[in-house]
Amino acid sequence: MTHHLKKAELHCHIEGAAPPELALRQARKYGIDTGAIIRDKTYVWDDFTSFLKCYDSVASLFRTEGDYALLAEAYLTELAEAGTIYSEIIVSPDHGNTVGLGADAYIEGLAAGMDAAKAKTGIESRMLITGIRHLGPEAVIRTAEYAARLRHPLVTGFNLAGEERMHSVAEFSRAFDIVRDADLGLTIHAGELSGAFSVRDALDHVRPSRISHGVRAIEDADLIKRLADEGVVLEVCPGSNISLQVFPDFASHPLKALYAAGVRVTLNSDDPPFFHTSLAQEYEIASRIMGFEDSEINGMTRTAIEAAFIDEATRQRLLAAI
Ligand SMILES: Nc1ncnc2[nH]cnc12
Ligand SMILES: [Zn+2]
Repeated sequence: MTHHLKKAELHCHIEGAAPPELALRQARKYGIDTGAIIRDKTYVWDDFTSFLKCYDSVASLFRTEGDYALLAEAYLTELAEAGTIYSEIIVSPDHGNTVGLGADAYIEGLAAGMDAAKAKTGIESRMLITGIRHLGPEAVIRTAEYAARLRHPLVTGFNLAGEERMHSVAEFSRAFDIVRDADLGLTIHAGELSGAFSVRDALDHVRPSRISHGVRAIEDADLIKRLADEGVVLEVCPGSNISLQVFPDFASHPLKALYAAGVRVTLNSDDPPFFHTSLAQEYEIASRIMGFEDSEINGMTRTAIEAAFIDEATRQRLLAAI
């Protein structure tokens, strides 16, 4: 039982956190037919490509600052009710631009929701701006330039998400140089859809302190040792990995093996309702299915706070709360 444990997560895409019920309300508000993306209050997709398509359609149902404030407040409030003290949400100004809202209003809407959730529940949260890999290196550089000049107190990091099988990591090193120079924390989706080479490329070309997923490092013993030696933190999302069939079942998921090898790992929900999960459920999976002790799970929560893109005073306050 993990419901009594304090929780923290470093990896949840905010549009991917919209429950189908909320997406349906948004669709009614804007007169949009959701028949192709929601059936029986469940998102409809069957592989990573159709998942991304469904994700983009759901994102297009959020169109105003108020819509984004509502989404962030609802998600973070639910997390806090499950004992979560810290959350980093992955946000995509490209989605704000696509719906005509604009990047600034998109960020301000989310920030208002984060502030409201904190006022209500005390939950601390930050935003990581993400580039979208399948839009290509030029688009990601523009997003990185935006992130670098924004200087919003709640925007503390940069990620690269999207279709990992498109482009090489090296093509994005310029984008990461821009955000590194702006003192943003760095993480990158790697070793989810592509193999160990993708994690190695990420370490070589981006030099991030964390990797989003990274679980396919399990394919390469030297790489596992490198991750452990360098203290790189993996944002592991077991439910997402099983749902997307990165591994066939929890018994073959590498979280335990990575942990045993000394890799610093954390528990995360990724896109919870798309993958029929929640952060609370990921904690339960770690405990009941993977057999981690409560003390080990607390260690992962501690690792998340240690690796969080936050100021030191906030880090110490959160560590003391675990
Ligand atoms: N699991 C995932 N991998 C890559 N990009 C994503 N965008 C939203 N969810 C994602
Ligand atoms: Zn992700």
